[in-house]
Amino acid sequence: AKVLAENGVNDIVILEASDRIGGRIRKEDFGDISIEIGAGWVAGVGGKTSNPVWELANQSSLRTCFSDYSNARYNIYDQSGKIIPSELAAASYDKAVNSAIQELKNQEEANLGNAISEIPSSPKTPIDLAIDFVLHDFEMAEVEPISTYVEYGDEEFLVADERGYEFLVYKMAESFLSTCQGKIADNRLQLNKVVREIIQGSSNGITVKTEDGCVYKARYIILSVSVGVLRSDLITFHPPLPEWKTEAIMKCEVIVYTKIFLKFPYKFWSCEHGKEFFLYAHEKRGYYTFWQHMENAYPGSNILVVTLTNEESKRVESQSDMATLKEAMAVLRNMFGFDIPTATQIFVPLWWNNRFQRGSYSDYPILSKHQDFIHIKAPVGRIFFTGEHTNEKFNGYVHGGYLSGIETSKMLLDEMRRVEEDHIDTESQRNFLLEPLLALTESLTSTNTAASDLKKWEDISTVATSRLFLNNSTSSPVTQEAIK
Ligand SMILES: Cc1cc2nc3c(=O)[nH]c(=O)nc-3n(C[C@H](O)[C@H](O)[C@H](O)COP(=O)(O)OP(=O)(O)OC[C@H]3O[C@@H](n4cnc5c(N)ncnc54)[C@H](O)[C@@H]3O)c2cc1C
Repeated sequence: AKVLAENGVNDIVILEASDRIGGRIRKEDFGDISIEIGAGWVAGVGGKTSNPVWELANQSSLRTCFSDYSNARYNIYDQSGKIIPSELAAASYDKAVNSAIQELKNQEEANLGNAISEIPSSPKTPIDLAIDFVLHDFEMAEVEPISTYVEYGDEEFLVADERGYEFLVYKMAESFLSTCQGKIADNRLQLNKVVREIIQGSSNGITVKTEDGCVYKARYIILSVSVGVLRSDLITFHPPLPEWKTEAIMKCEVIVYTKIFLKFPYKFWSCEHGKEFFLYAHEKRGYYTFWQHMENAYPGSNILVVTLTNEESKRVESQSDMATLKEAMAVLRNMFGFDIPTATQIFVPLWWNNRFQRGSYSDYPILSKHQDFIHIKAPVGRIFFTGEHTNEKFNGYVHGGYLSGIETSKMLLDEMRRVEEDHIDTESQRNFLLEPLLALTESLTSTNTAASDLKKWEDISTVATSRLFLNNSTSSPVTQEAIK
């Protein structure tokens, strides 16, 4: 929306289903601090090219804290609280890396129709399962080389700022939406507007219907909902999306990633260098495996975070917070002994059961095809698509969402320019034909009704708006008024 506004397209309206902006960048008050229940890290820092989100963070002096989870695999606790010897952990890690490489080779061979030479053994022991979880669900969630690291550097910084990661989004919004007493007060941003229907007729416009019965008419729309929402039945398209589009949407899977926050009366874990992250080895893969203390980010906060993914996330989302607290405490007591205090507060975010998200971020299968990305991003008529899942290089990241938004709005601006140019061509042809007719009409009548009729035709012409933007002038805001 900012890119459009900067290019003179001001008759826009942003329909947001929830009561806030920021989407998957979201802070909550917890204990005495702000916790990031969605995106937490600026990933991809320290390279030759600067990550645009890192630049935004610097411009806002966002407080961040260097994170290094490469040590996690040397801090593995077994179920009796013993730290697994580092040689054993290293051997298990090497085994898991080799299996992953073999698995990748097998997939490549299978794609080429060749026979598979060796099937890697799957992890079975608690330590192998813990290592496998960290490798696949964290370190190698993407196939090497990871574009984010190659392009922007391989450092990661945890956001530790009371204003939250979302401050960057608010700051961006305030640069083009009007504010009143520090709050966005611009009718181009409409909150609590759940889009349920998108109707693309044979005429030049699009109709959007929201859950509260409002109807919006627009010339174009940019649809920025997550791939989880696209895969759900929240939005109905008339006519239905073409098969190539729905196929691309269904090919892109969704990761559920849940950070559970626990607040304690005091610390009972080690805060030495290299101990920020630790693992728990259990016979069930991903069972409260990945832990982090928040002392580096917020000294004295006495908060631990445990990250669950996919099936474990869904399981925990469907039970009470008390049941989750009980499970987490049992795991912590196995690691640190029975004397540790019970957490006084717990926060379990719901990303899977949030109908405006349906998961945490997109997950493309290994060896996805370039064509799949082209299809997921390609417009369908006047519906343009954007969001992290449409970014081939950086899907799954904040910078993926940010860069895709810029790219899609530029695509739309190009389309509007193209339509404008076509219109100018047809208009000059039309003027050539109409001018003698107009002159004739004027000579026959004493008033210029024909001229004003022609003006009316122009006013409702779908090209009127694009002309405004090309002149870089500002038009009146929100021409797509809600019709109750
Ligand atoms: C738990 C978690 C941890 C993460 N960790 C990191 C991290 O450390 N670093 C990182 O870079 N990235 C991380 N990510 C990913 C990152 O947050 C996302 O890639 C990025 O924020 C997505 O931005 P987006 O604009 O594509 O989508 P969103 O932020 O999801 O925006 C889509 C918007 O559409 C709205 N919407 C949905 N349906 C409708 C509807 N029907 N009508 C109207 N509005 C609708 C939603 O409410 C939302 O505001 C994490 C995500 C999660 C959930």
